Amino acid sequence: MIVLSGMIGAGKSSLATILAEHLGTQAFYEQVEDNPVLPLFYANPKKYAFLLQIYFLNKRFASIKQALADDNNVLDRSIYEDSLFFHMNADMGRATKQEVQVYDELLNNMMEELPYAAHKKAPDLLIHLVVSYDTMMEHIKKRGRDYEQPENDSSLVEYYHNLLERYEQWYEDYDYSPKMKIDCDQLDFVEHPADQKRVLELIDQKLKERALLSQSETNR
Ligand SMILES: Nc1ncnc2c1ncn2[C@@H]1O[C@H](COP(=O)(O)OP(=O)(O)O)[C@@H](O)[C@H]1O
Ligand SMILES: Nc1nc2c(ncn2[C@H]2C[C@H](O)[C@@H](COP(=O)(O)O)O2)c(=O)[nH]1
Repeated sequence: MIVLSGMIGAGKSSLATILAEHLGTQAFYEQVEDNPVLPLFYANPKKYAFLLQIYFLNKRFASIKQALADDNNVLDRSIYEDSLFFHMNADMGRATKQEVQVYDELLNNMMEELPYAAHKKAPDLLIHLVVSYDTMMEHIKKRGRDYEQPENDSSLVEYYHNLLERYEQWYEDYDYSPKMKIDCDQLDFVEHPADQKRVLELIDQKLKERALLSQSETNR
């Protein structure tokens, strides 16, 4: 299982589609458009931060179990980032200490069950998409989800800056699996075919190093 990580709008879903097609595997997407709690969270974070987290945890866990069934399936966000989101929201006063404790314990318990469910606990590779604030805002505008637009809620500017800052440290500390970074300010794999080719080459190379891709597959 290959897992993509990165900020809101970094390009995870887009790369998941491109990469799964390239590898002939399946992409598993985060539950967003049909997530009934997400708009409630953005309208009233203090009331809904905990519920949203439980919602994501439940859905993400189900996706991981499915994605682990075959090699090189692609998951468009890691379960480890959920905790980053929730702890930041808790530090902003949007969850109580007790909610954080319940969440952390539940997450640990569920992660311990994974090896029995699917023989593997961690991803084979984490691919982290790095974006600057300006690039992520371009993507968020382009995608156009109302509740993510700072024009509709100016507090999102600080929220996004804080998340970006925490993501840097999160990636440095991440050690559950091999990892690699892609600079999405420099490599635009959606609009520029040459950049897409380069990104896929970088990923193939990393998969080959990890013996997750055979030589004949890398020559495709
Ligand atoms: N490298 C890129 N260049 C241009 N547009 C991009 C790029 N990556 C993503 N986008 C666009 O930005 C929006 C958010 O991308 P998405 O893949 O949904 O991000 P994520 O899953 O990380 O939130 C989409 O409209 C997508 O087409
Ligand atoms: N509070 C949280 N919000 C989360 C979490 N995971 C995702 N999200 C939000 C952020 C975006 O608005 C939306 C989809 O994320 P993308 O990066 O795929 O655009 O959901 C979370 O764990 N907590």
